[in-house]
Amino acid sequence: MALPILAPPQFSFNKMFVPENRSLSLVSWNFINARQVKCKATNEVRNDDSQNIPRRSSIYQPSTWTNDHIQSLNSEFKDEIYAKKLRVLREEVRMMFNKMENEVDQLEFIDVLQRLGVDYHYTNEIKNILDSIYDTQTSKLKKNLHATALQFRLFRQHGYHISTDIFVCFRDKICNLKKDQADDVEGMLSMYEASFHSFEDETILDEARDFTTKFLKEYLNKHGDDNVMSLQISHALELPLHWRVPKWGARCFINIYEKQQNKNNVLLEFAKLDFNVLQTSYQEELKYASRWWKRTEIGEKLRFVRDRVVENYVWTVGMSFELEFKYFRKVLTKVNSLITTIDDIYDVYGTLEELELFTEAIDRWNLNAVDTLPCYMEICYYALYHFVEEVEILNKTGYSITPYLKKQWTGLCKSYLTEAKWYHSGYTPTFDEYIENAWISISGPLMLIHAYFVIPHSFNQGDLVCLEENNNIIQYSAMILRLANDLGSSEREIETGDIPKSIQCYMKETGASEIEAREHVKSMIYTIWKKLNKEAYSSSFSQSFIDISVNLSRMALFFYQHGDGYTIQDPGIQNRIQSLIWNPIPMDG
Ligand SMILES: CC(C)=CCC/C(C)=C/COP(=O)(O)OP(=O)(O)O
Repeated sequence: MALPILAPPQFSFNKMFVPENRSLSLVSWNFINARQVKCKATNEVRNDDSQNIPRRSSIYQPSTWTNDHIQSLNSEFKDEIYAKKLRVLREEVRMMFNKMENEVDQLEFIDVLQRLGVDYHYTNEIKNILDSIYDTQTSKLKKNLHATALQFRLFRQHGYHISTDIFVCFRDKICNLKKDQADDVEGMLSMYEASFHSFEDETILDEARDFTTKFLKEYLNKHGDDNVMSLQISHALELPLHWRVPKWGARCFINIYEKQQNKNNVLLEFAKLDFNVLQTSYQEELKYASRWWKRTEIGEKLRFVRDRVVENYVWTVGMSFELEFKYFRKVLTKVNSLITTIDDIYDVYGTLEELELFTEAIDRWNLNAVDTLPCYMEICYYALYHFVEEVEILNKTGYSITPYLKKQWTGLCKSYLTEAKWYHSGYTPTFDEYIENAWISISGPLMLIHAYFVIPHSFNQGDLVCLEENNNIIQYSAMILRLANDLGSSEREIETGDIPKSIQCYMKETGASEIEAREHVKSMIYTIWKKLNKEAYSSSFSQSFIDISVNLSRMALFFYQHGDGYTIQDPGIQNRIQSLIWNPIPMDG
């Protein structure tokens, strides 16, 4: 284990818990103030940050973006003139629904609206069209692979019952590599995208996915990437539509659509403007998040913690991008920042003894519990306690939600402690033992339970039972997050010292090579996506909650597909973040 190279934190405890619009109860407020003075006075006596204590030594890169940089964000698209223009374009696009000549045109139009990220303006129109196509189930569509696959994908996505039997007549084409048959690139691409909507045991879709992937790769090899179809194919092969975060997918597709000869210029202008106008709200929300993070002083005082407020905010935009989810993003950005702080306390800085104390203190959920903690942990305990109190005060469900939230934080800390014990004893768990703990320690359930209480949907008492029992949708989404995180971050974690993750546990248990173990984890991700698809299709939760759960898995791929983009801040992720939050899309070309 590496010796400490971090300076011990200094505690001044000045303004760190002053909320922007103060919502902390007076009792907590007085307690925290009194306690801060006491902690400062006893800091040296308790010697809790002595340099003699061996600690792990990860020093993460500072954030790419300073608070000053974030506060200086500004966009011309804030001007009311753009909002007006947007409203006009929105109605012009709405008129287009009446001009479709046939059902394939209608389906393609819905597909383009979704890909451009503007379908959320037309939920009624889209539902009416899909209802009417579903009711008539035209035979015309069945003759064409592209139309059939598109219809299948849109029906699955929107919760209609549709069987894979509609693909049986295409079996030869989509499951056998006969070159003379395989000349339908558009059909193959549509089939590829549709195959990611499969449920378990739909083997025709597994075969189709393998076959179309191979076909599309060959197409790229043959034709290079200098035409729009190739661009679309390489985009799809990088990540299928269904696995892409909607706003980021839209940002990429707008560039592709712009190059298409048959593009609709009004639609294109609308999609760009919609993106740019929404982005102005994201910038204001990020400014708020950054000010909150600065006020907690965690980044400044706990130098071993990853300072990632921008990434934490982007995570929430990926989970839900619409304006009315603003409060969700505000709360979840704080949740993510607190998770990362506590994760780094357990994984990097805390001694096993300190971690046991912290876990007990969280379990007690009482400000008196901080008496037992080293001062560096107090900062975090107060920030968390205050945060939950604030969410409770603003909670509109009519129920007290603190017990649910507390249970999640306790569960998370216990799962972290289990991992810390494994680390300190040099124990490698079996694969199943690891996974049983790891889908909780990745924080997916915690994020989703917090989301449930703060998103604008009708609150349903029956849901509370499902939430308590860690409903399948939460578990599958958290599993994908965990496995994607392990694939992306295991190299970094081995370097800095951490417990064996899924790849290493599998290697140890089965004798597999690292490549084989990675393949195994990837195939698990495919399988869990199928379970998640079925769950999303049949779940009784609100559509908003289902979407947020599925988007959490998508965000995992956004950040971890090419490594640990969350921690390492690699240029690829930084570009994605810049294009989502910083840079408007040029309107004129
Ligand atoms: C923004 C948030 C909260 C994202 C969820 C993923 C997460 C907990 C990352 C923590 O990093 P890690 O890679 O160190 O996780 P672990 O230590 O569990 O492997």
